[in-house]
Amino acid sequence: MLAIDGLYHRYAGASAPALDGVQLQAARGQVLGLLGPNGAGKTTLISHLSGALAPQRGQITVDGQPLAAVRARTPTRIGVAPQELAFYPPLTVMENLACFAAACGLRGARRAGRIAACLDFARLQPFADVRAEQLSGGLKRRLNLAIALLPEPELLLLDEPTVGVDPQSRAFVLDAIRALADAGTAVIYASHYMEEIEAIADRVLILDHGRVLRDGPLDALLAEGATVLTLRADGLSAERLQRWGQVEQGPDPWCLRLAAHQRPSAVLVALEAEGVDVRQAEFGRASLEQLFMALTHRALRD
Ligand SMILES: Nc1ncnc2c1ncn2[C@@H]1O[C@H](COP(=O)(O)OP(=O)(O)OP(=O)(O)O)[C@@H](O)[C@H]1O
Repeated sequence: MLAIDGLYHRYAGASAPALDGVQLQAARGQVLGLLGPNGAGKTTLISHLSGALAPQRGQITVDGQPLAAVRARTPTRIGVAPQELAFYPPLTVMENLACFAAACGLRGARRAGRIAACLDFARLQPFADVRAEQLSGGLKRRLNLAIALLPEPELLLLDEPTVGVDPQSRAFVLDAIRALADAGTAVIYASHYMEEIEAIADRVLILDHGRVLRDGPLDALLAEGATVLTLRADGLSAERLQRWGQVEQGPDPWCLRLAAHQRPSAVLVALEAEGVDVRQAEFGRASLEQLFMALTHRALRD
């Protein structure tokens, strides 16, 4: 549905580009997880999709048409729930929804229907008459989401939608987003929380310094780390482990990327024979976090 090709952006006066040849595709019915550490370029990318920035180089198309033309014809095809809360604090939940429904051109019965549907979807009915500024952090996020959904966008952009949200609201927001994708919406979900991306994304794109480091189905990315043996043990050293592969991290836990044809069982048997006390061993799918750290050499939050 959405295709980005060679997108480049350098802010005035910046020494390096914020986006440098970004390539991505988002499909209807799928959640694309966008992962990147601070300053990776996520917000700059989303700003292009929301129309706040125009491409300096590269192309963005929606179903083959240039994004700018699509936005000019049907501005509501793309919905954005920005990182900052975007509503009027002194107005009630209902007044905010009515105001934004009018702003996106909804009229009459359709307007009433969409307001009711979004209120229902975000489970905000009990708070319809509460002023937005009096809502909890989680409810504010849900109002942000409800507003973005008013025009029934085909593509929904979510920039850190669960920041500052309590666990219950977070679970609700994630379920709601998954349900939207299952109903056919294309979703781009930017987050620092890798466990959220692992929970709901079909595809993951890892961005750093404005470049795409990896883009692929979640399962394929996780399988990349399948040759790493993670060990917690007393009496281990990097020198001892190097016989079987490359030591990527340690101690506690040690992460050993096994060389071709090395089996984790052989490592464990040999260590036991040498008197090493292995307390915990893991092998198989890596977490997204391990893959991310291996690719970027840094944590998501600096
Ligand atoms: N208005 C601006 N003027 C100059 N440089 C900017 C501007 N906005 C962002 N940048 C720079 O562009 C790069 C990408 O920033 P961006 O905000 O897109 O990253 P991000 O991945 O969204 O980061 P975060 O997770 O911290 O929100 C950073 O180096 C940032 O300092």
